[in-house]
Amino acid sequence: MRSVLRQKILKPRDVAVYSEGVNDVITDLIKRIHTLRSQEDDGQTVANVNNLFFKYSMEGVATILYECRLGCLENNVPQQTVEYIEALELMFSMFKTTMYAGAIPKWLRPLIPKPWREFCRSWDGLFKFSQIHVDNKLKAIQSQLDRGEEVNGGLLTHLLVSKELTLEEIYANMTEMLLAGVDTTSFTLSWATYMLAKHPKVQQCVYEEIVNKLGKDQVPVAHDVPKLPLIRAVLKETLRLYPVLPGNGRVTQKDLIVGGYLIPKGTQLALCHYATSYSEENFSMANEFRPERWLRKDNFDRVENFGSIPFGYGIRSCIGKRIAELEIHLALIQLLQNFEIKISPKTEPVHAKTHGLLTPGNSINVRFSDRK
Ligand code: HEM
Repeated sequence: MRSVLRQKILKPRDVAVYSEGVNDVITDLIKRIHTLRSQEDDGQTVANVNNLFFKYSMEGVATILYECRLGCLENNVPQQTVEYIEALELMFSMFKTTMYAGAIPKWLRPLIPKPWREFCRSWDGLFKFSQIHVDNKLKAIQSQLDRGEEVNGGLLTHLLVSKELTLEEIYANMTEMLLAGVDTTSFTLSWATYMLAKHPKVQQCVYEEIVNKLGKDQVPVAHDVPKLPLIRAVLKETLRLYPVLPGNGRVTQKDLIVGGYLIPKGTQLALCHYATSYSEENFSMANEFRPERWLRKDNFDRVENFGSIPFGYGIRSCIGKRIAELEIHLALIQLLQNFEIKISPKTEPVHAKTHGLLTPGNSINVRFSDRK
């Protein structure tokens, strides 16, 4: 799968082509913010902003993966999409149970049927959704071919036309990518918004950089992002403080000596990069939100720091990293062009909690005030 997707989503320039589609989704996100805040007494607050970013992330990633719109940001979300969201919620609400369910041996399943049944029900719901969208695309391609037209398109079209993967493999991988690409992106956007709201001076600097380098009204595309090092630094610093996957693991493939200790081949290693991200040895003033720590001093400065590897590293690192970055950078730029983001008095201090993923422990409520 990785080798098939290599040319399509693994580099920033590969995903740049999706800017236009993502920007259409951002237009809807901003409309939705106007609608939601108009329903509040102060006309500015969006309560539990993660609900909104969940819908944005789902719409954004589906635009790229399935080359279609789902209607997540509409006032009336289509039934099919509602059912998918319910299946996803079931998956996550049963996260621990379903994780164990996957490991329950076959002979034990009839004796404790519920976890396995729920496990299958949630996955069937997710898989069905992918199948519907993949099949729709397949039909559309077939009709184009029947009319003798040339078939061009994005990721799914490429997978279906190139036939490098079987249809089953495409269903399965699309299901996995959609699942992996929604909460991860939405939690990160929620934390970034919360951090910007809590740090108005940082927010002002980022806003000024956007206005100076891009303009107040120009819609950004992927190629603009390198001109805006602060927006990239905001994302890196957010993921340092709130890595959605707080831990990771690997099995050693050969004997290793690390720090004077022999780790034999086949050892299962757990890496808690949440801990390394907060270690003063790796980051000075580690508890503070300081995006500027990620700014390069010159062209040779790499500012890499293995204390924070929120997308993992190496051959099994996150395959959707460039998609997530595109969705988050473009959304943050446009949000800041349009609004000043402030903490709502309704928000209690928000701490992270682990629920499989690292999630906001309570609702993040923010005010989106129009920029003058
Ligand atoms: C801020 C957003 C995201 C974060 C922080 C994140 C983080 C991660 C991490 C830590 C891993 C494990 C990597 C490793 O073991 O080294 C991973 C794997 C994965 N991610 Fe992401 N991810 C994000 C967004 C996405 C998106 C948008 C997609 C899909 C479009 C995606 C698809 C995947 C897939 C398919 C894997 C499994 C890769 C494999 O096993 O080869 N992720 N992600």
